[in-house]
This record gives sequence, structure tokens and C-alpha cells, in this order.
Amino acid sequence: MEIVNSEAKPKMEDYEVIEKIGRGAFGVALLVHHKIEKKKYVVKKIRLAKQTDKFQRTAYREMNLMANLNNPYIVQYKDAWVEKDCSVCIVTSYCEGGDMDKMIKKTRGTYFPENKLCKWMTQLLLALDYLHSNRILHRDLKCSNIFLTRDHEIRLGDFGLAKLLTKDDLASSVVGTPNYMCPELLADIPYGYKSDIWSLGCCMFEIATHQPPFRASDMAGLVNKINRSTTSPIPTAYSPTLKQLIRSMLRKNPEHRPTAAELLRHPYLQPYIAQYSNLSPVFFPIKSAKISNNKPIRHRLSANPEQGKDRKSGKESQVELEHIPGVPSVGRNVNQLKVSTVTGKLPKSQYPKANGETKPLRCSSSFKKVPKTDGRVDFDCVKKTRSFNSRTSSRSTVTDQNEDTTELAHMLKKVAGESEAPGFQEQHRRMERSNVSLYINWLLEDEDEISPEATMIAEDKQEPLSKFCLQTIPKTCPEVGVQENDHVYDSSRVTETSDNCKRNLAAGEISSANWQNVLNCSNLRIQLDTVNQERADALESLLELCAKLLKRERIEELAGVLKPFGEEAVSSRETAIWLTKGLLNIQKHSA
Ligand SMILES: Nc1ncnc2c1ncn2[C@@H]1O[C@H](COP(=O)(O)OP(=O)(O)OP(=O)(O)O)[C@@H](O)[C@H]1O
Repeated sequence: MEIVNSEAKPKMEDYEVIEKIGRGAFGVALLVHHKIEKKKYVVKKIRLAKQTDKFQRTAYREMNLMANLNNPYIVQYKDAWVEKDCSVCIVTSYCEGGDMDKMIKKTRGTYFPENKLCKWMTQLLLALDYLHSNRILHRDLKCSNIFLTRDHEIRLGDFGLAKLLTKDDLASSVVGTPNYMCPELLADIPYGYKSDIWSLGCCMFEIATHQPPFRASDMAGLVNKINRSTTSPIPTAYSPTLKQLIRSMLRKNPEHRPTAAELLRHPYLQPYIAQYSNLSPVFFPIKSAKISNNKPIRHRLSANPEQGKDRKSGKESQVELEHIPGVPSVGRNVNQLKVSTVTGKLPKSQYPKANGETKPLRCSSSFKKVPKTDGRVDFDCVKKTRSFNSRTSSRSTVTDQNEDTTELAHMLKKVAGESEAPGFQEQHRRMERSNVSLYINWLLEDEDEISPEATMIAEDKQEPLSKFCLQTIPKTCPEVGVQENDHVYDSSRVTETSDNCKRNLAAGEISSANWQNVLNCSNLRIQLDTVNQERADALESLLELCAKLLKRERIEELAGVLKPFGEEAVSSRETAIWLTKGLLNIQKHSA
């Protein structure tokens, strides 16, 4: 975008000032009326004269950034120019619902309904995923920068501190509102995408509880609380799943926080995503390789020729996005947008369908080509087991388990006493069978999401990866039908492998090319840590369930829930299956 000089066209004259709606750190916000369009806009007037060169560059950057953004959940940029008095004027759409900060204050302590929170969270994630996909950090995500339309739809605004990242660049300047400061900023670790996720977690926490997650009377106390990542509880009115989603964004270690795209693939949010099924796919997240280093990923406005190449074949793995008829223009950059994925082509089925049904954006089962004896190829659902290399094809097991886990989720929802609007309930029911089971898989089976790098270690070594870091567990609980070849991860073996590689390298027994494998091993370990964190969260949800059962004196059910944690300790997967069966029995008896 080029900033138009006021000499060429005095733009302010196109507008009539209605009122001053506020004053920000760098200037004023005016509500204006476009004289010809007869439409309201907001003009942000930022004084440049008294500011430093650095600040001027920031202002120009904000204008350029905003001009290039095009997402339904981001405040729409209209125009910008420089005034004679050296102030910069930026015209954006007017959000009649005001900002989230004011909205929270207006409620006077009444909590927003769960489905509203989920809708807002989904829209914010879509906005953030769009920014991150285009290598833009927001850097100042807070409730007063989250705007609302008249219909209470989200519009994320104020990119005054946003910074367009170059390929490996991570911003290192300390910015942001103290309450929302993330632990890595306090530790002087560069601000990255996961820091925005932290801020979103803070916003969602505040929207849910009407209080910032970390509060203290002085800075030292605040820093202490942030560093310990200890928040006050989220109201019990909200479901354990929603609370868990919010808390996952507030994990101290940025590596353990999910990305916006990962959160958007959470089955609990799929009904909300389905509501935007008429949106262009460019606004939806795509399946991505797991990122473990807080770095930019996936589709980008500026194409790097190397980024879209398939790791093994070196072939282009970019997907040209189609323009969908009836969908509003998606802007000049997005029209040219190519989506690159590490894993290759993006199947169309990952996008929500036009009829409102949604294919989950992420799936813990996949389809495998099965060569038949007559030479034809059949497709079989492959259940990902805990083994990296031995994925057991088990159609019936998948179905049984999915049904069981669906029931478990039903029970969890029942006990949580969730209340949802009737329309939403209907939509949720439609989605549930496919999604809730995926949620359980997300909790229990996520370690299947092993990066291509991890597979490469095995390939490179010509040995199954299971030999490196898996340990077969005995079939401890026959009644739950755990498969014979089930494996569990043993993170100590991963460490050992990594250490072995380092030793071999030092002794000259390993080529420098294989050094990459060492790094891959540590990435794998990071992934395993994430899985542990997710398990901890899942356990927390179970404890909440137990507390509720206890409160309602449903002792028999409580005993059923707690049985797997007794003397015969079993793996969490077995526990879940056992638990599901137990809950099913309880349900049968109570029916
Ligand atoms: N597009 C918009 N639609 C409606 N209200 C807006 C819009 N942009 C800003 N406002 C309102 O104008 C006021 C000033 O906003 P501004 O973004 O300039 O500063 P701020 O967010 O309050 O502070 P900071 O400069 O620290 O971000 C706020 O009350 C905000 O709600």
C-alpha cells in the first residue's frame, strides 16, 4: 500500500467528525461519517510530529499491515493518509458493539453463555491463525483491542504493535500490557506466535471470569504469579473442555501451548467452525506439521520457493486455493495466495462443506491405500496406534471405540450440566458422533502426531523407530481388549537415543548429516512433553467430574470412575476404555 499524501487529496474532508470516541496511547479515535457513502467509520489519528523516527516507522508499518489484511474477523481497513501536521490518519470500519473490555464491564458480573464464549474464541482463533499464517504477530492482544459488531461478532483490531516477521526473525522488544505479559517476555525470551496465544488465553480467561488471569498489587507480585502460571479458577458454569482449552493457552512453556490452528482443529470447536461453512477456505486452518519452536508456519502471503517443497521428493506441495462463487472477494494478496503444507496436498475434505456438515479438520484416523489381490486399490481406515511404524488397520475397533468414547463424552457433558441454545444443541448433536470421539483421541492418542522428522530418523537408521523409543507394554487388562502390539512411549528412551547420537557424533561414528536426527530426537521429546501436558489437563477434567459426582453423592458412579486408578494401575488409554465401559454400564443401569 502507498500512503497517500495529503497534498494530493485531503481525505479528512471526505468525512464529517461525529465525536471523539476515545484516546489511545498514541492518539485519538474519532467516529466519522463518510459524506458520500453515508457510512460510519473510525479514524485513528496518530500524532507523528513529536514522535521518534522509530515511532513513525511503527505507524507506517501499522498502515501497511492493515492495508494488506483481509479477514472477516479482523477490523477492516479502509484508508490512510498523512496530514499536513504530520499526523497519520487510519480509517477503519466502525464496530458498533464497542470493545470487549467495555462489553465485560457492561455485564456487571453476569457470565456470558458458554456458546457465546466458544463462538468468540473460534473467531479470535480464526483471526489469529490468519495473522500467524501470514507471519504477523499481533503483539498487543487485549480485551480493549477486541472489537464487536452490532451482532456481537468479533473484529480483532489495533495492530499498532504488530510486526511483520521475516523468515527466521523473532521480535525481541518488550511490548504489551503488564497483566498480559507472558512468561517468556519476562524472561527476555523473544516474543513469538505462542506469546500471542498466551495473550489470547488471557483475553479468553478475562472474558470468562471478568478478571485478568494474573493480578497482583505490585509488579513483583505480578511477575511472580505469571512465572508460576497460577490462575484463579474459571467459573464452574463453564464446561471442563472449554476451561481446558483456555488453560492450554496459558501454559508456562510456549512449546506446550497449542497453535491457533491446532486449537481450531479441536473437536469441541467444530460446531462453531461449521457456522462459518460459507466462508472461503482461506480463512480456515489447514493441517499442518507440528511446530515445536514457536516459529511461523504454513500459508504465507509472500512465497518462498523452498517452503512449499515436499521434504522427500523436493516437489512442489502447494495447493492453489479456489475462489468459491458467492464468497466475497478475498483481497489482492489472498487471490494469489498459495497454501504450502509440509505434508503435501490439502484435501478439500478438510474444509467445512457447504451444506453445513463439517469434516473434522484434523483426524486421528486416516485412510490408507490397501492393494488388493486383483490389483485394485481399496481404502481402509487406519487406526493410529501408539506405534510409529505399526499402524493397525482395525475398522471394527475404531467404530467400537468411537462409540464408546462418544458415550463417555455424553456422560461428561451430562455431569457438567452444560446448557446450550436449542439450535446449537441440534448442530452439536449432528457433529458429535464424528467429533467427540476425535476429542477423546486428541486427549489420549495425540502422540501419533509424530513429525515427518521423527519418521525420518527411523528411515535413516533403517530400523523401526519403535526400537528407539517405544516399549511394548503387556496386555494388563484383558477385558478392555487392548491390542497385543500396543505400545507406550518411553521418553527416557528418546533421551537415551538423543544422547547416543551425540556420543556417536563426538566419536566420529555418525555423519554430520545425521546430526539433524539428534535435533529431531529432541523435537520428539518436546512433542512428548506436550502430550504429557495434555494428559495432565485431561486428568484435571476427570477430577472435576469426580468432584461433581461426589457433590451429587453419586458414589457408585464415582467408584466406577476411580476404579482404574486403584492398585491395578494401567495405561491412560486402557483407563479411558475401561472408564468408558464403566460409564456405559452405569448409563444402562440408570436407564
Ligand atoms: N474500529 C473501532 N470501532 C469502534 N470503536 C473503536 C474502534 N477503534 C477504536 N475504538 C474505540 O476508541 C477508543 C480508543 O481506541 P484506541 O485503539 O485508539 O486506543 P486504546 O485501545 O484504548 O489504547 P491503546 O492505544 O493502548 O491500544 C477505545 O474506546 C476503543 O474502543
